[in-house]
Amino acid sequence: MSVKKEKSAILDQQDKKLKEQLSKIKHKIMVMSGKGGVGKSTVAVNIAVGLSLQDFMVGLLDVDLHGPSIPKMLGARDLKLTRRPDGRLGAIKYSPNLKFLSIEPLLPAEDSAIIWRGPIKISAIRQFIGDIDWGELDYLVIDAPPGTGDEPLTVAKTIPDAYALIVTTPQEVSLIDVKKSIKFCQKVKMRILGLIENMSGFICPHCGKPLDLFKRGGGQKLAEEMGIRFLGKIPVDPRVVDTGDRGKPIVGAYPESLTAQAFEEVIRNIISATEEMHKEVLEEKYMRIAVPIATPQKFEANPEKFDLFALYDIENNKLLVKDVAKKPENQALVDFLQEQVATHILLHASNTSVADELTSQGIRVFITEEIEANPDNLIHTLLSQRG
Ligand SMILES: Nc1ncnc2c1ncn2[C@@H]1O[C@H](COP(=O)(O)OP(=O)(O)OP(=O)(O)O)[C@@H](O)[C@H]1O
Repeated sequence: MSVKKEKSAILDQQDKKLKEQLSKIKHKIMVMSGKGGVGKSTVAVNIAVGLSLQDFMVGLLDVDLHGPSIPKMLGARDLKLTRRPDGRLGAIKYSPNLKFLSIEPLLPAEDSAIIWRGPIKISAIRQFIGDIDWGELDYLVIDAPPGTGDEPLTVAKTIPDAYALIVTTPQEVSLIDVKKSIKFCQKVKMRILGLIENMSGFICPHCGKPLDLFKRGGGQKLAEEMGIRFLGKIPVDPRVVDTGDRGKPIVGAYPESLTAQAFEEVIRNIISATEEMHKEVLEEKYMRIAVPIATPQKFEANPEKFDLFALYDIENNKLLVKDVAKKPENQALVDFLQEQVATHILLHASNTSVADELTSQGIRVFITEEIEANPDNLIHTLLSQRG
């Protein structure tokens, strides 16, 4: 076998393992923020621990390859990866319901500064998900580094059905970054679960009562403006730092505190938002319909020429966004559609074998008799027939 063929066989095998693993995880949530220091890792850890305390099976993945902080926040720096009877490595077990993985246990020394180049980062993240056994999970919470660089992009590509959870603080500068994160999600076609405002108000260390020292509520206003869910506010609480440093997340350490209760409300909202988004896909309230096109104005009915697609995001029978994507020459149609997170495809009535194959892979098919049509008109007709 040539080196090129061997490499592509390895990648195919890795892809297969990745898909198998991802199919066992019900909801995937990437926690992201436009800038550093807004408490993204703190939020990711408390959400993961909080969900696991409610009996969900949870995985927590730290993909911040430059500054991993999850093992410290969990107080689990000594825990090691486990080896399964079949030889595969398993994620680190923190509690019966929570597993985690971070680059830190794999590093030789605590303060090892590693320089990762783009392609290495990408393959490390793919291995974290595909090569490590996570088992069946209700939630995988992924702590991505701040910004919109390689890591969030790799997660978006590797886990196309992950939802983005954006963390911000009430300050104007952070709110500007939220808009950048929203744009990033639209570009990579990642659905947004919602926004959390961290460090919102202050819990007095003496009386434990909330004080409005700083401006707050900007996140909620922005979420309304941008049409995304607002999942809740977490106050500034000195015990968050203390519990983070001691490796006992506040939701477990002080469950009665106002801050832990604020996290609990956020978690309740996350549970209902994820269920709602899952249901929207099942009930076809949310659809991403792929339409094969010859040119942006012309529908393509010949499956041999399926290489360009218009993608329409539909919510409650209304068109939200349209995009155009090109299928790489060697990529199978089903793989392309899954990567684009297409839920449906619109095909010409003559494309029966393609339709059967895609249906068997979970992509739903709409059929049209039209041939020389404008794809936008086909979508409008489809929506008016359904509405
Ligand atoms: N609600 C809060 N109240 C008080 N301190 C907080 C709160 N949230 C986070 N912090 C503290 O702020 C600091 C930064 O938090 P954290 O590491 O979670 O941020 P981050 O956004 O993940 O940062 P980076 O992306 O740079 O890793 C930590 O010391 C953490 O304990």
